[in-house]
Amino acid sequence: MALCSVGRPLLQNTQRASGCFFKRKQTFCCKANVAQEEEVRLKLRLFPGGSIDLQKQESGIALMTVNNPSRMNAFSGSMMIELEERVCELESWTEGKGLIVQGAAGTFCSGSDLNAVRAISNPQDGMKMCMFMQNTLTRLLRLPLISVALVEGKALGGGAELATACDFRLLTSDAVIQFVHKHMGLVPGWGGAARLVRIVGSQNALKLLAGAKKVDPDFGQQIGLVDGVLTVGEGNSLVETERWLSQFTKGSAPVIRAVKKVVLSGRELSLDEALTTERHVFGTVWGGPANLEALALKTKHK
Ligand SMILES: CCC(=O)SCCNC(=O)CCNC(=O)[C@H](O)C(C)(C)COP(=O)(O)OP(=O)(O)OC[C@H]1O[C@@H](n2cnc3c(N)ncnc32)[C@H](O)[C@@H]1OP(=O)(O)O
Repeated sequence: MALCSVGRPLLQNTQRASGCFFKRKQTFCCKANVAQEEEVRLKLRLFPGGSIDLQKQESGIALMTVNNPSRMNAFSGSMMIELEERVCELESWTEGKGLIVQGAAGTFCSGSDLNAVRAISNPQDGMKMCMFMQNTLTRLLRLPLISVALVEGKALGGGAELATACDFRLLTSDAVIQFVHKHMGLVPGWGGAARLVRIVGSQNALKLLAGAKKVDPDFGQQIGLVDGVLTVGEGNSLVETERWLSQFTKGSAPVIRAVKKVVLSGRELSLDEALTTERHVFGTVWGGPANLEALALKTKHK
């Protein structure tokens, strides 16, 4: 099965909405690579355990849970495959507006399952696994949904990378994000370094990666990695996260999805390409139901 359609422009790509709308070549989006991708899946299946659970709610907000509590929600091979499948499912969820990514049992994610890391010792297989996760997390970030990572407990290594694949990060007051890769003799490979530089700038990214520095909520907010702090003990952090996210997901799905698309194209494309995309996306909402309703109501913005 091909993971996603290749190189179709944003507006024509109605089925797999955001996954691969950029025309740039993407390794796992090319038919020629399907066989290679199947080979990676076979290897990943050798490391089972845990699950990635997805609940699509009527509110238009989906809840994705990284679920492997006996290993602090580390990613087994089968979880990597499930993550890709869940992202695929979200790409075709046309009613969706928002996504919350969380870990099970009060902690976010401790990265790759170290048992799998130890077993996949040769660089070729390591690189294939890394490409698979890099592609999946890129697609996660490109979903036409406003996404937020709800970080409780620890987000370590690949878990920190997963948190950067969301638009926003909310932390409970005792939570920590740490790119521990250097301590493991590694660098991020799931796209976490590239995304981190875009979020916090290269100076801060260098400090976090070269120092494997622990990011608590205060420091995270200072550098722009953390968008809000949830108070542990005062209510349910998931309910608080849903409330926080609803300020951005309130309203019509096509408009919210369009907002995400124009911001994404502004972030990832050249100015000319981004302007073209913006025009096309604008055309999808102009004269649409939400626009006509606002005009009929003579909406004022006091
Ligand atoms: C992409 C690159 C990567 O992600 S490389 C992986 C980076 N992650 C790590 O190195 C995490 C290593 N683990 C730790 O530092 C600690 O276990 C953390 C997460 C801080 C939790 O500490 P603590 O609360 O004391 O619990 P614990 O150590 O007893 O752990 C509970 C059980 O979970 C396991 N666990 C934890 N992390 C992983 C992991 N990444 N892969 C596989 N198993 C993991 C621990 O081994 C422990 O298992 P057990 O109860 O001893 O059987």
